[in-house]
Amino acid sequence: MTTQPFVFVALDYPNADAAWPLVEQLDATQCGVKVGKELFTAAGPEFVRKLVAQGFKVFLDLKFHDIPNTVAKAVRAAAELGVYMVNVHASGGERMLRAAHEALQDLPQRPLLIAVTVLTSMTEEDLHGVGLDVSVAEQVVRLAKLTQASGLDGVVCSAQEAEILQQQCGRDFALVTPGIRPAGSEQGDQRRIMTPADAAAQGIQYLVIGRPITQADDPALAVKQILSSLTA
Ligand SMILES: O=C(O)c1cc(=O)[nH]c(=O)n1[C@@H]1O[C@H](COP(=O)(O)O)[C@@H](O)[C@H]1O
Repeated sequence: MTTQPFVFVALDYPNADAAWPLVEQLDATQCGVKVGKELFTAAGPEFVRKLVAQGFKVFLDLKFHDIPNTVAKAVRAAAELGVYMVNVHASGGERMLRAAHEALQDLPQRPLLIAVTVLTSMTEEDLHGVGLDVSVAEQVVRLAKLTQASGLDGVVCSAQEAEILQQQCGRDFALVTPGIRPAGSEQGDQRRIMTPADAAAQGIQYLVIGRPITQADDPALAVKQILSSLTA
C-alpha cells in the first residue's frame, strides 16, 4: 500500500497580492505551498515568513546553483525563514551538495534539502544540446545517486523516473515531482509529465502542481479535485 503524496501548490504569481486570494482558500493541513523565483523576487522573505506563520509547509524553490560557499550560505538563510523544504541543483556537484548539507546540520529544526536532477521541461535532445550524451533516465539516476551520497534528503525529478529511482536509491529517499498534469490540462513547457493519480500510484512523496491550479477558472476547486483524485 502506498501513502498518499503531499501536494505543494506552486504559487507562481507575479506578487503577493496576486497570490494571496488562492492562499486564503487553501487548507494548510491538506497541502503545502511552493514559492519560486518569480514570487520570491517580487515578494521576498517577508511573504515566506507570512506563509510559515499561517501554518503552511513552504517549499522554497530557488534552485541554488553556485560555488559551494555561496550555496551553503543561501541554504542556511532559507532554513532561517522556517521553510519545510529547500532545493539546489545537483549539477552543482558533490562539493557544493556536501557544503549545502553541512550548512544545515547544527540547526534544531532543519528543512528537507532536495536537489534538482534534470528539469521536467527537458528531453534527451535538450541534454544533448548541453553536451550530455546520455538518456534522461541515466542522468537522473546519476545525479540522484550523487545527491544521496552527499547526504541530502531527496531529489526533484519527473514522476516518470520514480520507479527507477526507487530501485536505485530506495524508497526512503524523497522524490519531489513537478510536471504533474491532470488529464486534459495544458502541458505548457513541461515535457516529462504524469497525471496526479498515476503519480500517486507510484508511491511518490511530494507532488508540485502549478498552472493546472493557478490558471484554472476556479483554482480552489482545482486543488480540491486534484487532492480527491489522489485517493481515488
Ligand atoms: O524545482 C521545481 O520545483 C521544479 C523542478 C523541475 O524540474 N520542474 C518544475 O516544473 N519545477 C517547478 O515546479 C512548478 C511546476 O509548475 P507547473 O508546470 O505550472 O505545474 C514550477 O514552479 C517550476 O518552477
